[in-house]
Amino acid sequence: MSHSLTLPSPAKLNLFLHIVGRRHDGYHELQTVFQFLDYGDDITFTLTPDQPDIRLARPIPGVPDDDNLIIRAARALATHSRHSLPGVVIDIEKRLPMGGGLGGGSSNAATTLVGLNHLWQLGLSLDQLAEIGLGLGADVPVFVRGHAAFGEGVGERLTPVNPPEDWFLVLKPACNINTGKIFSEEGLTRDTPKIKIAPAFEGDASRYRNDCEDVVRQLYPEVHKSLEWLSQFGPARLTGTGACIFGRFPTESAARIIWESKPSGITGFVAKGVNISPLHKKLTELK
Ligand SMILES: C[C@](O)(CO)[C@H](O)COP(=O)(O)OP(=O)(O)OC[C@H]1O[C@@H](n2ccc(N)nc2=O)[C@H](O)[C@@H]1O
Ligand SMILES: Nc1ncnc2c1ncn2[C@@H]1O[C@H](COP(=O)(O)OP(=O)(O)OP(=O)(O)O)[C@@H](O)[C@H]1O
Repeated sequence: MSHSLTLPSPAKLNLFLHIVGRRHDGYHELQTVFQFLDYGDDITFTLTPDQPDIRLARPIPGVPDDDNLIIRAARALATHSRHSLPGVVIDIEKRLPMGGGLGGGSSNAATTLVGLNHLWQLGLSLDQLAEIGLGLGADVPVFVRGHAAFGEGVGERLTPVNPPEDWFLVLKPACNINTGKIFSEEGLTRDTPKIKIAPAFEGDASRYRNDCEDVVRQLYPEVHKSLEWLSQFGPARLTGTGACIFGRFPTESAARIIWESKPSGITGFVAKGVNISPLHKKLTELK
């Protein structure tokens, strides 16, 4: 087997995000639909049989290596081996904005769990990897399982769904939003009625919303302005707790035309929504 492997670490969107309650530990209970984007980071794992360390080829600016979810995922996984393992050098090509609501850190953790399970030949199941992942972050399990899903609880109870694989224009307003701050805001809507079934997304999805959006608009005028601009062309929504927002388009060219006319100072990208994670697609090709 080759000692080096490059795997995608895609973004997710929360097509909607309802806050339906609060747990005793303060965490919020959500109902959400996660869909992947065919866009994200790439992570290269190179085994180093001569030395046992788990290390990054290049640190991510602003994130100490010990806090990096890639390192934390690799270390957590290594505790599940009864044998000594070869070391690994991990190199990340970071494209996803951090703290954008695109789940970049969680996706990196999931790609590391799935990738090293393969390279280290540990044979852990996706259930086992998802459980290890949940200890690292609420969004990790959906990336480990690799299918678009209706998520409940804090996002760990997952039912596969197949929303339309439309094109998205994703914009990153020039601000960084801390997830914990949004969830601790007094004015946050926390009592959206639960829906009983995973929505099929056939027809109109406009009755679904992101419950963080009002609070984020109030606190971050940049997000408010971007949402106002994008909603001229169709429904625009926040993903996660922001700062990224997205609009949905039937074709790539429709999304690109709007992208070309975006106001200066906003970054972003155009990408296709996909129901099978690019990570799992690549792994299937390897088999
Ligand atoms: C908003 C989502 O992106 C939706 O996919 C995720 O639920 C965020 O999950 P996450 O990245 O694991 O969130 P973290 O960055 O660890 O959360 C930071 C803080 O936000 C609060 N938090 C987070 C998720 C949640 N369901 N309820 C919460 O109250 C907690 O105080 C937590 O300490
Ligand atoms: N490998 C990593 N990539 C990105 N961020 C990381 C990583 N490891 C740790 N972090 C920390 O996690 C924080 C959140 O980053 P992330 O990109 O996951 O946010 P997000 O897109 O808002 O995620 P979510 O939608 O799950 O809230 C960063 O500010 C950073 O401090």
